[in-house]
Amino acid sequence: MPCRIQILQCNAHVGDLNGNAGRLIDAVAQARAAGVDLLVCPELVLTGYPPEDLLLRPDFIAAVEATLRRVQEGVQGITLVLGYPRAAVGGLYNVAGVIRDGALIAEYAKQYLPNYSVFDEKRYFQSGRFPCVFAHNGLRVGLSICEDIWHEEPVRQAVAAGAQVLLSLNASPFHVGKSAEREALVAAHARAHGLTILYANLVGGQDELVFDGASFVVAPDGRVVQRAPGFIEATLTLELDPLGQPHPLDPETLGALHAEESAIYDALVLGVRDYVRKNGFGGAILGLSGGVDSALTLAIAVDALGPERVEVVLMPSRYTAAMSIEDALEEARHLGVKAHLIPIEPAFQTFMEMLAPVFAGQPADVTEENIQARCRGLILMALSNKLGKILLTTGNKSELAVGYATLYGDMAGGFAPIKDVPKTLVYRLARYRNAQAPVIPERVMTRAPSAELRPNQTDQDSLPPYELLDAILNHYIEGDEGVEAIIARGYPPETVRQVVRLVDRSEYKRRQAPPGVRISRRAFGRDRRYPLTNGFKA
Ligand SMILES: Nc1ncnc2c1ncn2[C@@H]1O[C@H](COP(=O)(O)OP(=O)(O)OC[C@H]2O[C@@H]([n+]3cccc(C(=O)O)c3)[C@H](O)[C@@H]2O)[C@@H](O)[C@H]1O
Ligand SMILES: Nc1ncnc2c1ncn2[C@@H]1O[C@H](COP(=O)(O)OP(=O)(O)OP(=O)(O)O)[C@@H](O)[C@H]1O
Ligand SMILES: NC(=O)CC[C@H](N)C(=O)O
Repeated sequence: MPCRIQILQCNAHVGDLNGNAGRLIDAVAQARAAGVDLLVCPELVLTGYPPEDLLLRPDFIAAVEATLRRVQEGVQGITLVLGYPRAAVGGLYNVAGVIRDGALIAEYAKQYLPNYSVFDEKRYFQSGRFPCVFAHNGLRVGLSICEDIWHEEPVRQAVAAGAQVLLSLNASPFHVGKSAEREALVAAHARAHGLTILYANLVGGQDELVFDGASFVVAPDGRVVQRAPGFIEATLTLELDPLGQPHPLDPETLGALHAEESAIYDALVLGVRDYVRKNGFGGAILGLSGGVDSALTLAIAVDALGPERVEVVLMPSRYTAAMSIEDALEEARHLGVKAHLIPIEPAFQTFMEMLAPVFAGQPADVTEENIQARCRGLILMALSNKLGKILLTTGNKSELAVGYATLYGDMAGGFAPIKDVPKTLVYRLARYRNAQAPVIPERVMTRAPSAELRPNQTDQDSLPPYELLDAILNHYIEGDEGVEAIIARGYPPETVRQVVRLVDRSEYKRRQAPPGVRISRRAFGRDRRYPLTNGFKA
């Protein structure tokens, strides 16, 4: 008997068990109406991923069990494979359950628990030890959960247990180049074992992570025969013959993988949209300076939320160039957002007068620069409170790396969309966005970046050129290379030492920075945990 399988690439909301269950029950009904007999969902779809320390709470685990029973009752005339946590002998397991006509007929416990990078599954789960293969319409179907497929053994075990088809349930977050990596990996398993593999991935933003979806099906010869779009909910439906081979499809209908800039841009948009939506904000605000960082952040916010839900604030000071205001107004007009003009001069003057008795006799320094940034932070947070819109911080990864930002000033905010985007990539993304439809004036991208906190200031007064800075940061942060190793690559020794010194001494700022979307292999946040108090000199 042929088998009609569907992958459900869905956006689960961490902790919203009822909402997730409701959406699953609807999807089951739709799949059944479309003649599907087996529906495959992502890893931990019932709880969302990662549920983190919710998993340590007995009341949460009890609620998961009750919700699972509710889903079970809704599964009639179809088989559903879904992921959830299961308390059993020995502790908690990350499992894939097979439900048919209201009954739980099989359960597989994840064997390889990722405990590196952003993952810490060993904090919560015990490892499973056995394969699980179930019969479906005469086919033998094996199960695998995310990290399992990055290893040989679980696939080999499933094949040894007779699997002709492998269902891989995933919560695999995005980073640059990840989808090509996954496809190559899964294709190699398929070829090695002559197995059809269905890779079902979660989609959506969860705090710092973005799950890109991009689910796919690989035939036993290693060809990708179906591919879901990235960054949106989708389904993939396919017919398998009695040997588990997918029915041939027209290769012309196979969508392409995202190009790098478009994948990153879409990840940022989805990360912002889901953070704002899932946390119940009415929209977002940000300070628009006329510089490229806030311009790109605005474009992302508008693409994520729509222009009617985004407002910007122009807050010129005595150092703000006229062209900064012109460019900011032009961006706001292009993107159709409401713009407020609130000069900070009166607040700055007042603070200087209030502080004058204590500051008497001291030269002006970075303190005065920071007061300007903090005047802006205060205004933006006041508007966030009053309007119920989250404040988006506009700092990029290069600045955050070297601490080129003011605590409680331009670092104030609830979410930082481009905090994992180095400055050189900010420019590439701005050009990518303008190529879709021009929204950022050309001169914003060609003028020298400046914080405009003192006369004629440019970023390059304090920092190496961004091309050089980003290259060194990439070796130090993403490559974990030491100072000597980076110098040996041919970079100027003094600059390498300066950059590393700046990175090391600004850990305290990063620890206080808002969360933001992870797009690289090594983002600041849970992906790079350094001690604040640190005597090691690289
Ligand atoms: N280890 C530690 N643990 C905890 N707190 C620590 C600390 N070391 C200093 N601190 C605290 O942090 C303070 C210093 O940090 P902070 O007040 O932020 O100020 P700071 O880092 O001294 O100055 C901000 C820098 O960012 C630049 N900036 C500002 C705004 C925008 C931009 C831009 O272009 O985007 C650039 C600005 O030109 C300046 O170079 C210290 O006074 C102290 O209170
Ligand atoms: N005149 C201003 N009006 C509104 N917001 C401002 C203004 N100046 C700074 N900001 C806010 O503070 C952030 C940091 O700005 P700053 O100009 O110091 O650095 P930047 O990293 O070069 O950012 P950008 O490229 O957006 O200018 C800006 O992105 C913006 O959100
Ligand atoms: N949830 C997981 O097991 C994720 C780990 C896996 N290596 C991935 O990112 O694809």
